[in-house]
Amino acid sequence: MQTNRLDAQRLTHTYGEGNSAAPALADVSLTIGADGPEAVAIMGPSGSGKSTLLHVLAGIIAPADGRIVWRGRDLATMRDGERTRLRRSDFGFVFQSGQLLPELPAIENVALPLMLGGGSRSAAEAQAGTLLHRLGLGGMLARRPGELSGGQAQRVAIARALVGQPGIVFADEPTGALDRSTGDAVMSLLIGATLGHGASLVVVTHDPEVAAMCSRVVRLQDGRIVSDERAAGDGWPQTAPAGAERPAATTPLGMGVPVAQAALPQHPSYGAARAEQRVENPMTAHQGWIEASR
Ligand SMILES: Nc1ncnc2c1ncn2[C@@H]1O[C@H](COP(=O)(O)OP(=O)(O)OP(=O)(O)O)[C@@H](O)[C@H]1O
Repeated sequence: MQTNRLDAQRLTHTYGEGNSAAPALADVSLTIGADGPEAVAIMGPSGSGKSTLLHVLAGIIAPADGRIVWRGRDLATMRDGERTRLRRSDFGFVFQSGQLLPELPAIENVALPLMLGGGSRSAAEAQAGTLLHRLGLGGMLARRPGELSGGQAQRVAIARALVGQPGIVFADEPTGALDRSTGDAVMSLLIGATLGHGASLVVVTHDPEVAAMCSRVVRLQDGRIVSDERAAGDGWPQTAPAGAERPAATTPLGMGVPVAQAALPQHPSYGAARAEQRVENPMTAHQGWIEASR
């Protein structure tokens, strides 16, 4: 079985040339998913290279130097078409906003990647509908993006990122356009659903509360990694959201994010959390997804 492991080795990238050259990445190495799915936050000041790193990891930008190895294959050895197909089949993407096609209803937006991959419309829409139901949007399949709230639109975007069963999901400020409680709910859902599909999540964020929900935080400064921290011991992060309760010792990685009850997804794995008005720890919620996806 292929493991969803991504190796970045000594990545360097500079935009422009000569006097206008802007170094964006310098000697960045990291491995994602070596020990199973993980949620990795990429943090750092504005201009530190976060988005560039995400785009290089995802094979959207070719690094000036260094290698990206996905499931044992160097992306640089692939032809452009093969890399494009790989991005469609193995990688999922969630951006801040504006990624859904405005003229298509939610179900078609989610089905689209499968149809582009050669799937039939009926099979693609059946799969898309199942996923949207799981994400609590069963009543909104026919709505176009303009008829959805920001949080609902991001849940559709999460469904679209996951529908092709990717091995890794890349997200660039996925909650940047949402208010705090909607953003927390969307982030919990993104982590739980991505890990539940057996994929890792790499998320660029400025928000320490978003980073605190992840199992690992990589910090950049001037294009270099200055720290790479995993949640220690029982996983309780240093920067836990204010008001979050420390979980029972049996919880492998514990975070609780208060959210409005209405924002919680309609999914069995969130049942207990719904009763407590608190999103279940996203790092353990994925177990429910695994069971529900079987
Ligand atoms: N297309 C581009 N052309 C030229 N320079 C660029 C381009 N994109 C980014 N840069 C430069 O590369 C550096 C890293 O940019 P990048 O967008 O990766 O940083 P970031 O950490 O994501 O920033 P932010 O948090 O503000 O989004 C910056 O100095 C930026 O000005």
